[in-house]
Amino acid sequence: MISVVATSSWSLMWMPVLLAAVLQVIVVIKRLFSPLSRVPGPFITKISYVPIFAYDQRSKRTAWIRRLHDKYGPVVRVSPTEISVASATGIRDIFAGSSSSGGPYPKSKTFELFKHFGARNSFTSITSAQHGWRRKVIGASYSQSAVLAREAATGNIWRTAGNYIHYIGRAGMPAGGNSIAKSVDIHTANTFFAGDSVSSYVLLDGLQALLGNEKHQRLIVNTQEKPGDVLSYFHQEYREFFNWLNAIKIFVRAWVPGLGPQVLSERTRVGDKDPKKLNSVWYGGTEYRDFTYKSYLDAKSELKSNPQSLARGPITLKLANNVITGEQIQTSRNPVVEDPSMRGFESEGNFHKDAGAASEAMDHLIAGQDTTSETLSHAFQALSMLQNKPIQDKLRAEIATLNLPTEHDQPLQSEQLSHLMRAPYLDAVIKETLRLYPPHTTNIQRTVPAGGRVLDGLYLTGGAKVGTSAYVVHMNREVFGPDVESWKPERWLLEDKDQVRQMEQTLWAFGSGTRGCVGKHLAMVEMKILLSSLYGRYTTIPDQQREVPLESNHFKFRSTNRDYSYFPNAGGRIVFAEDI
Ligand code: HEM
Repeated sequence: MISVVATSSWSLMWMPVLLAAVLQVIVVIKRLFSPLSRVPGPFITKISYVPIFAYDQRSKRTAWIRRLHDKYGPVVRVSPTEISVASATGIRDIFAGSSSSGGPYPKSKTFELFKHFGARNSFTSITSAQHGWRRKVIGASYSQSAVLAREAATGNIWRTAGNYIHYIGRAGMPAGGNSIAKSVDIHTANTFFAGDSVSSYVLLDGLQALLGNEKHQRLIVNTQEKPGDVLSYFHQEYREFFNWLNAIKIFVRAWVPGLGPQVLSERTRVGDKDPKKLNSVWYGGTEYRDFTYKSYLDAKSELKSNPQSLARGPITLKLANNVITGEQIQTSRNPVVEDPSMRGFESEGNFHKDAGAASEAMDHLIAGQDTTSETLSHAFQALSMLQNKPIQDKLRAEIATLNLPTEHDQPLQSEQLSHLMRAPYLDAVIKETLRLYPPHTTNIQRTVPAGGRVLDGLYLTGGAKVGTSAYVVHMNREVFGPDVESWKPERWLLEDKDQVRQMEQTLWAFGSGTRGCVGKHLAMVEMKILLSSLYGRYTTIPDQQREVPLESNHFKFRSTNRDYSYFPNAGGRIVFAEDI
């Protein structure tokens, strides 16, 4: 009797294990026969997420994907449900959408990590329907002509570059016994510059971190990634994997005596609607979010009391204009959209609520900060290397021909700005930096639309993830030459115009298609203004005297791994010596 009871409770205990094993075998068989298993790639990636997760976890995911492309070609399988694409035709189909592909592919759910105040913005829009009107609200304000016109009218970025020069004088440490040379923690300075510049474009009043405003410095520094944020990323990116781990954990808790059943709580994510979870610190932190929400409401009040202020340009005014128009339509018996720039939106009810408008503004502040500052940090680093001295000299010689003013109190005139934007060597320096050190190095993902698609002759099932890495694309030797690993601005100035055109078409740092970077012209203006202001005045070398040498931490990490974790550590130092 006792042995019957013992046997049946024993088999009861192992039944779920057996069930789990059978389910796992079914999943593996399904994966082996999935159309994705016919995409070139290592056998293990047909059935397991372990390799991609392990590389990602060690920040080596992109370097691994590059090796897979070298071995298997332009389309490779990186996990049972994810494909990486580096061919020109494949990228066009996914991101721009050819007639055969039926439009651009929707974004993957990972982007929802960037929602703020529980509300979607352009960047987190998954489908074209969610995205199209949001982009229309802001798109024209970021065109190259709009950015240049606003800079000529306000001089905001030029003035911010002047503040950088003051910052070097104030925050820089004396270097090498030379009283006029200053050693500066370059990435912190660049982050303040990019944060001040983008906020002056988005908010009524920009931040003034470079001038020493401590609260503003804290807002900017707090947007940088923390260990908990990395965990959120993993939870979102590897949902299947974590669901599976959770299932095992729940099962173990239920069956192991003493542990007791417990349903694991989901990690806090900014995208969640639960107000308590909105206090998460991911990207922006609570303080920066509160600040941005309030700044947006200030812009809305300003626009209500003075409709003419719309012409001043900050993005929060554009967003508030959309919200106010929507509110008027909702409350009016005979709705008429008076503002021509908002016509067409009413047919679909495409108006932001306050939270959506503030979420859009918050996203721009974040999207425009680390990307631009990191590119600048790499440009300073590359230009300062002793072996690149001839490049720095050539850049300084070109800047001298631009005859830019030494003072930063008055805006540059339109003509000066347009000369600056066309300066070929400066342009080559920035393009080459974006090529070798693209801030978004990891695969930018999309989802194969329902029903599946044929891509480069391979059938991909609906729901699979596809993605492209700018870093992998930029390592194409056929396009960029055999020396792709070297930082060499001269490659953009070759005599062979066809090759240069092909390189320009291949450069993918800002993405492509309707979802490509809306802020790219703003970023280019910022970078050109800063580099010309500083190299018109200083020469730079790495600071080898300091305990944190330039090549350490972030820079070393970035130049070897280059992964999702594109938030660098501060610490790398550059010595600025005034050329007097
Ligand atoms: C060097 C600087 C920058 C780089 C390399 C960069 C790169 C990118 C890339 C690759 C995307 C496309 C993501 C995708 O396709 O899923 C993107 C989107 C975006 N970027 Fe930038 N970015 C930079 C600066 C800026 C700036 C200054 C802003 C300021 C507003 C900005 C705002 C945005 C926004 C709002 C989106 C989403 C666009 C949409 O989905 O409609 N970026 N950026």
